[in-house]
Amino acid sequence: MSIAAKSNAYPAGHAAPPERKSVYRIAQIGADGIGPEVISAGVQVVHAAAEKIGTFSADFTELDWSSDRYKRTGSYVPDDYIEVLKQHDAIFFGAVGAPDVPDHISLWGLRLAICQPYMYANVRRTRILPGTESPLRNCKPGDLDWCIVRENSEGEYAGHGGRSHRGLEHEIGTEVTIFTRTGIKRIARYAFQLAQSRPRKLLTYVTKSNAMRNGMVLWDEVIKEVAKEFPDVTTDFMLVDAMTVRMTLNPRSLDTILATNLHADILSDLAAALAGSIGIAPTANIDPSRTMPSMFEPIHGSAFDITGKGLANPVGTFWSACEMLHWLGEHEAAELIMRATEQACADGVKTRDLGGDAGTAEVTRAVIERINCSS
Ligand SMILES: NC(=O)c1ccc[n+]([C@@H]2O[C@H](COP(=O)([O-])OP(=O)(O)OC[C@H]3O[C@@H](n4cnc5c(N)ncnc54)[C@H](O)[C@@H]3O)[C@@H](O)[C@H]2O)c1
Ligand SMILES: O=C(O)C[C@@H](O)C(=O)O
Ligand SMILES: [K+]
Ligand SMILES: [Mn+2]
Repeated sequence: MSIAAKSNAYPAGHAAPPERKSVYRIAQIGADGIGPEVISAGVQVVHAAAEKIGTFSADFTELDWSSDRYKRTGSYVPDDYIEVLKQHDAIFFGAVGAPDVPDHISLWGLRLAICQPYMYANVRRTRILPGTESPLRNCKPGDLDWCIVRENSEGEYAGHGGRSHRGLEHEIGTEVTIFTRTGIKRIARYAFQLAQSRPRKLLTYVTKSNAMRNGMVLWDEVIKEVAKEFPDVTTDFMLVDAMTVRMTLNPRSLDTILATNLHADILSDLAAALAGSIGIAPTANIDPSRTMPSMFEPIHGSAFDITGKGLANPVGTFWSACEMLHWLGEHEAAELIMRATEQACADGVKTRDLGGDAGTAEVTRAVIERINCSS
């Protein structure tokens, strides 16, 4: 069994896995920049895996929710967007953000509108894929295999704050960080279950409770309480600043990592870079109750600098498709895509960010060929 097969399953403990279906309805939202480029590559790869397995198919509904829609209509999504999403089994998302729309409008208009109220667990895996290199000296595949759990609903992204005295010298802007016992407990339980499902059973939680003396102290206390429910998981903690040092200098010492919304956002980009490129890393925005379809997307953004050039690395999107298929219970298809992606990397079919010279289409073709040829 590959490392991917061992470490990619989702933990039990929340809603039961879904009934296997013969057709999955998937909302396809490529959105902005390179988002539509990598998502259309991902859709092709999912179809190839489904055809190879032969027991299910994926029915993608393309939704035009994007900055273009915002500029046309004043809104990223229709009024009934939650109802529309609920008609699907999963959401396959590209990236949101456009050079001519303020980033806080685009992010809250689409990605956070979908995820922040409904999907409290954000899971971001990172490994060094075969045939690729870490920028760290002496860090080989196997030396860096992490799963970051990002709190996805509150903390620094609670959405509370305001502006007043606009334009005056004493202008104020606040961004209020909110932690709740309920919010911390549920994400801590999720992270411990995930740590428990991985071979090393090791969880490091990240904090900044030396300087942030209220919410982050509650964060620490509740995580320590939850830790008692998981005596088989070894737990330690890091202040976030020192965590960047440990990730860089001692990557082998880490496995599952729990951090707040903002800390994990930053650390997960660092994790992807230490594994070779931001272009490889996946994201799963999970509603463990399965009330809302969960949303799967590459970790990266809309990458204006390479949009429309056919250069975007689709690997993070393929890996996100694997996460989606695992979540739907289609483990065989998920592993098929992961193996084919790893083989393409190992064979040197890589985009420029990984030191190769292939484009998005060539990597996609290589992965599909390896899916078709797999035994
Ligand atoms: N989840 C999301 O939708 C999401 C995530 C991050 C950023 N954003 C938005 O995207 C916009 C641009 O943000 P940014 O520049 O900070 O981050 P970014 O991830 O878009 O780009 C950072 C750098 O990484 C490179 N890169 C990113 N993805 C790549 C890929 N697949 N292959 C090769 N290279 C890749 C880009 O070319 C760029 O040089 C902003 O509007 C931001 O708000 C959205
Ligand atoms: O912080 C965010 O949620 C936006 C983006 O950086 C992401 O990681 O999805
Ligand atoms: K994204
Ligand atoms: Mn980010």
